[in-house]
Amino acid sequence: MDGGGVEASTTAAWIERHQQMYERATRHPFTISIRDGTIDLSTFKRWLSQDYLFVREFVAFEASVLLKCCKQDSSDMEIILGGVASLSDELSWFKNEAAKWGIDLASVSPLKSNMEYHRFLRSFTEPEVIYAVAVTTFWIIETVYQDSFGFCIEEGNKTPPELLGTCQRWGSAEFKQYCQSLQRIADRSLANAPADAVKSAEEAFIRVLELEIGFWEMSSSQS
Ligand SMILES: Cc1ncc(CN)c(N)n1
Repeated sequence: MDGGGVEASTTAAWIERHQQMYERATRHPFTISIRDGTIDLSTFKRWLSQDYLFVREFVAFEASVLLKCCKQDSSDMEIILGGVASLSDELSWFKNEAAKWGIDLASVSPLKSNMEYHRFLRSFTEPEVIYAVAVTTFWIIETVYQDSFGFCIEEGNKTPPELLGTCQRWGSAEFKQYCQSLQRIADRSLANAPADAVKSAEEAFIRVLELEIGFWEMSSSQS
């Protein structure tokens, strides 16, 4: 405890408080259609191309979280560094998948919702954004994917076999553990943060949910 009067599990409380929006982000018709096998493959390909561009942008975001972490001499460094290091593999994975699906990544441009998300991510590279806010944002971005794709491989799924690799990437037990580590880091950082930073982190949490919903919508409809 803390400057902001924050309990240990602030992030869990936020998921409960914003449950409806959390559900809209993690049980979106796009991922539900993967799970029930009704996905239109052209929407999947759009998502894949757009997410490749997102992840390229995410590299700079994660690097900025790492930098903030290092500046405050934190023991969280190894977890965050692991996340940064895994992005190299992730970009290779996107390139392989794109080749499998006949997508030319060089000719893809970001759609509106993706660009909006890029702008949001870039705002975190400012030194004024404090670590607790940045790491909490990092946690919820990863968690939306973990929860969404994890559901696609839970019991009863009819996920097409050619999409199982995608779902495993973010839905695996290993990725879940990584998200849980980030959640513990976020909770501990928030517990030591001033009240105004906790408020900013909650606003960023809500904004991520909106942006993630927008990203699924964009993938479904090219908006
Ligand atoms: C839009 C989005 N959100 C989250 C993730 C998981 N890093 C992602 N790849 N793309």
